[in-house]
Amino acid sequence: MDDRDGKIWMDGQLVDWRDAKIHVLSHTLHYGCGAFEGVRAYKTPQGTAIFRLREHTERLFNSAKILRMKIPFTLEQVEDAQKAVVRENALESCYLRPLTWIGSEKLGVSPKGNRIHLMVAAWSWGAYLGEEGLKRGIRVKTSSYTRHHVNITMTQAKAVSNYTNSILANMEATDDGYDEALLLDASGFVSEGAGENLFVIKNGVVYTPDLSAGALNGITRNTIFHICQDLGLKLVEKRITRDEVYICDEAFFTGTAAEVTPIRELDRIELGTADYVGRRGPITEQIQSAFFDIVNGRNPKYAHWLSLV
Ligand SMILES: Cc1[nH+]cc(COP(=O)(O)O)c(CN[C@@H](CCC(=O)O)C(=O)O)c1O
Repeated sequence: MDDRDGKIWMDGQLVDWRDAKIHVLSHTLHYGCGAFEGVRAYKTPQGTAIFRLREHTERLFNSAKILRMKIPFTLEQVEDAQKAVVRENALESCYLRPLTWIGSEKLGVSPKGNRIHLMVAAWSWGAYLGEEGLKRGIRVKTSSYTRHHVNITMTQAKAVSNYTNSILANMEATDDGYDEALLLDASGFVSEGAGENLFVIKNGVVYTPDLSAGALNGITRNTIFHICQDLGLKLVEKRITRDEVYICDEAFFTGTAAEVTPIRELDRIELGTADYVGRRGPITEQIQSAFFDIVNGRNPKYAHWLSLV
């Protein structure tokens, strides 16, 4: 991705994409202490708008706080940077990647005295798990890797270092012919996907793992909470076992990149009941449709979630 045209916001300046480089002795590159966000902008009738910009930017600052990193910009400056990158690159809909990292002044485990940097890049990114996946659902494998214990890594921080676990789980699953991995927590309860939160539906009730299972507090997850309320669907956060997923009526992943992606199969067990086994379920379709209405600016109730660039 380093050969593209366009601009990247880097420490307060818009620089050419190809010049947005860092030193190989940057602390985060060696030790993994950094934080990032995944944000999407959508083409709405009012113009291109970033979805839940404030929530994503607040989470970036909270991730940095958890990691004892002080971002040298205000929240408003970082919000403006994200808008500038979308505008400057004339992107109608896109995926944004803010990242804060520790610089190269010195190495050694302690980063004290190193400068904290921030960049924002943006690029066009379609269906994260494929267009067919959005419609028909994807095939998921329960990972042999365990999700983070909540006091081994900081699971409420969207921390760079947390993603080696995700990378290994995703690679194992795709090497085995699946589309994505589902990870269990240290006690064997369902946590989340390698890059997504999980929802299951049973007898018309929507369930999702409570955050004690080590899942990231997803902004899309929160959006689904609002959608379930709007649709009159009961939503329950609870501990979920892998076999509860096997016997659910419907299941789906959520994430900024994944949006709302139905799961049609877990561990070669087709999910769903007789009349729609192994494909997107009816309630999932309702939720997915409501989600895309919101992010594309077709639901005025959530206009405040869309920040025009
Ligand atoms: C581990 C994890 N859990 C849940 C979520 C959903 O969070 P939210 O986006 O706030 O609803 C994400 C986002 N995954 C991001 C990274 C994807 C990537 O491949 O990089 C994303 O969806 O942008 C995760 O990485």
